[in-house]
Amino acid sequence: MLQVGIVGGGIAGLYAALLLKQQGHEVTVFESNSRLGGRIYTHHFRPLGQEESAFFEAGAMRIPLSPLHACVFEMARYLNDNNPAREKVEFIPYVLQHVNNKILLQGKIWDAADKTLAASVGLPERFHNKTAREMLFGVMQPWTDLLNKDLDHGLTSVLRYDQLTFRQYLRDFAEWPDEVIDFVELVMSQTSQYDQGFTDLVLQTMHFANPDWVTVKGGLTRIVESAAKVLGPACVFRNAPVTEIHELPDNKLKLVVGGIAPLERTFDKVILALPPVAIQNIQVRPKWSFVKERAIQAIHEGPLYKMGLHFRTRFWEHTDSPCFGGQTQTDLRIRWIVYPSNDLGSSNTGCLMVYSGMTDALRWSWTPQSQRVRLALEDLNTFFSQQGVDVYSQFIEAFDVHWPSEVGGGNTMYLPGQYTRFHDVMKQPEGNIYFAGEHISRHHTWVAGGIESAHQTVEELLGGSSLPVLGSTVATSTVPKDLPRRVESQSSHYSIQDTALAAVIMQTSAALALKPMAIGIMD
Ligand SMILES: Cc1cc2nc3c(=O)[nH]c(=O)nc-3n(C[C@H](O)[C@H](O)[C@H](O)COP(=O)(O)OP(=O)(O)OC[C@H]3O[C@@H](n4cnc5c(N)ncnc54)[C@H](O)[C@@H]3O)c2cc1C
Repeated sequence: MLQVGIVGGGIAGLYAALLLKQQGHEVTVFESNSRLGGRIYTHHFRPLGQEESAFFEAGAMRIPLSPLHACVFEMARYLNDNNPAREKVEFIPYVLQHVNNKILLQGKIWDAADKTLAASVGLPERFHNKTAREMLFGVMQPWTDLLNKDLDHGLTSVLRYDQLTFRQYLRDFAEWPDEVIDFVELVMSQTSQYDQGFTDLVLQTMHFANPDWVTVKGGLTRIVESAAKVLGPACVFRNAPVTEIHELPDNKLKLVVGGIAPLERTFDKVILALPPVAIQNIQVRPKWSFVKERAIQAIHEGPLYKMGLHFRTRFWEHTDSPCFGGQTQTDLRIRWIVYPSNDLGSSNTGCLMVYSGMTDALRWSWTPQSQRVRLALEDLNTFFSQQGVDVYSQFIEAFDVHWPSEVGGGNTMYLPGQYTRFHDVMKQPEGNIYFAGEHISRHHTWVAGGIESAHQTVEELLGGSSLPVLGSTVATSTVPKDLPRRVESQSSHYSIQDTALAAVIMQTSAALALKPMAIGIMD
């Protein structure tokens, strides 16, 4: 039996701990924060009514219903099998885009499907009568088909263009003028996202081509809480930042933990389930190879910013053009208004989210919190006042997370050439120290990435044996390719055992007059 210390209580660290524990090893998880979950972070507002639960996802919020994300559903199945029913993780449909969603551009509101927008902003004639989404997927479809067919094989082809930014690819290979690239980036993504590496942008486009999505009933933090329950309190330390890592003469490793209750522990092996910036912040640790240190220093994390705003009513569901989920893209500071997919149609209070990334997220860092709320309300009012709503009279309170200020930064978004230079390097263990986290996986910016990386790392730590993923009996080192089987069902809430999520989403959507459709290219 090995004694393994796991630094980082995000999904990667928790998954690694569960898998090692399942295999009979002794694990200890150290999390610097008072809460587990890292970039999975459901914020709950003070409820107004007794029955009410008002929350928004300050971190991860939606999971594509795709084989590449099957490990998330498998993990939930494992947790549900090992926890009492009250801890159950249930998936409900997530509406990525609703038929009534709009675009607010230069002070005017457009239907998201309006094909005259391109002409109205003065794009060249060959781009008229197409939405931004049609333009993007028109160019990217062959790539997404290739990747969906066989991710590893497809990636080999994608990596031939790894030295390019996405913008360069669109300009030089798709022959798009810069104003077209800017238009599509504005509507589909966030400012300067297309100046990142081609590889991550193609992968993102593939994920966002998924038509069907889910979220967790009650918030994604339920996965984290459920994982902590299975692990048990004795092996999970919160408020426990690891500040030093020492290699001992007998090849064991000593971890020094700071925080409110400092301690030292010795382990056979250690997993650093941390984003590169957090590894860099560990004060004392062994120095590794030049390329590894470069990777830790250079891997690029795209900034993200989210603000949740709690309102007295779900007024967006009662306008002339009601939105039941989905999002509005704007060219305002707030960029995206995201409508909740939980509690659709209820008479409870509700939460809207404003969401921005890259340059649009960084812009919020120069403003104090009190002003950020004022600016967000101002922008929301610009949009909703045109629909007869005074958002100020509805407002209760707000909470925001500027991810660059958190230990985890934002999400990994490689710059040109970083996949080729750093991806394999970053995964390599250093003696008895192993690495995990979304930045090490093929699914940057996704919960599935954290899980995939943890699974591979544990396999490597245990000597390269092939381990079934948690919740599956399949002996494979990759996530299962089979989606939950589709069956007919009338319920609107679905546990993973129902294995009918895709069919269900379509039914639920139809019942609520929703029309899910893929849009956007940032999670
Ligand atoms: C705004 C936002 C939106 C997102 N949306 C989605 C989405 O819709 N769908 C999706 O699938 N994914 C989404 N993601 C991505 C997903 O949340 C991440 O890929 C995933 O949660 C990363 O998990 P991780 O374990 O690799 O890292 P993290 O969650 O960052 O975990 C690392 C942990 O290490 C801790 N730590 C840091 N330093 C130390 C130390 N010295 N000692 C001890 N602990 C330390 C941190 O506090 C943190 O808890 C989103 C992320 C963000 C930020």
